[in-house]
Amino acid sequence: MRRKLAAGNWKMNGTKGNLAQIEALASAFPDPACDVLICPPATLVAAAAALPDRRSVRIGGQDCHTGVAGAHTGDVSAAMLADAGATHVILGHSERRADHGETDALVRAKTDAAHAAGLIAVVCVGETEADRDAGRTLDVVAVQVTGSVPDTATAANTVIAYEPVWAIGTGRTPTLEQIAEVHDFLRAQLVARFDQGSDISLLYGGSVKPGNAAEIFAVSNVDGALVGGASLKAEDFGPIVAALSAASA
Ligand SMILES: O=C(CO)COP(=O)(O)O
Repeated sequence: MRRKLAAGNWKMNGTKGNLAQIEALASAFPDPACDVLICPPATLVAAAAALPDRRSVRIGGQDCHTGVAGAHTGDVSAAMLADAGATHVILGHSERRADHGETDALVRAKTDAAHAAGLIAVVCVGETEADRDAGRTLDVVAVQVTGSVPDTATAANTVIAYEPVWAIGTGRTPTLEQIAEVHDFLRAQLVARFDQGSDISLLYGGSVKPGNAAEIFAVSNVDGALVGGASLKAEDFGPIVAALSAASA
């Protein structure tokens, strides 16, 4: 049985005052039937993990370096995230691929580093609008998964997030049929390559909101969501967690 995961990516948003949102979410869902994860900016990871009323809400980072420690000004290692109380780290998000030139090979090395630190890697893939218009979506995500996910991936240490770049922050989402096509394709790829490929969770991300979450969670091979804007406030993320929890029960 695959673990369902409602994951929030706060991106470069949030200061200490926002931590109360995590406790509000935790108290609204004391015992959800799915896993719940918040990935705040690196400055808040330790404080978020130390919240007295965080309950079962897990905390993750949004990126890590490939190394454990060293002369890498501005970077954070997977070991440091784990030390701060993180259990997960998002890797290869399209914003990092675009803003920082991250390649599949680099994402794979970061994923290895996350695994070595005992973190669950949430590895992101997804096509641009130009890729989709050119009919290249499945080719693009296949290359990204092959290149970004190491051969040692298991259901316990890796989650894949399909995030079409053109759906992120735009209010536009693929049709349910398009989501199913990509998720079924990714599932087949994972099953073909990994012993535990049928148990690796596959998240959808890109403009997931309270109003569309339930229908997306009913799609074949969708095991949860990676949510940006709607994860910042408990009143928005709560209904998404509720929809996934209902779909998991
Ligand atoms: O990039 C995303 C999550 O990683 C999705 O962002 P939005 O939910 O704001 O579209």
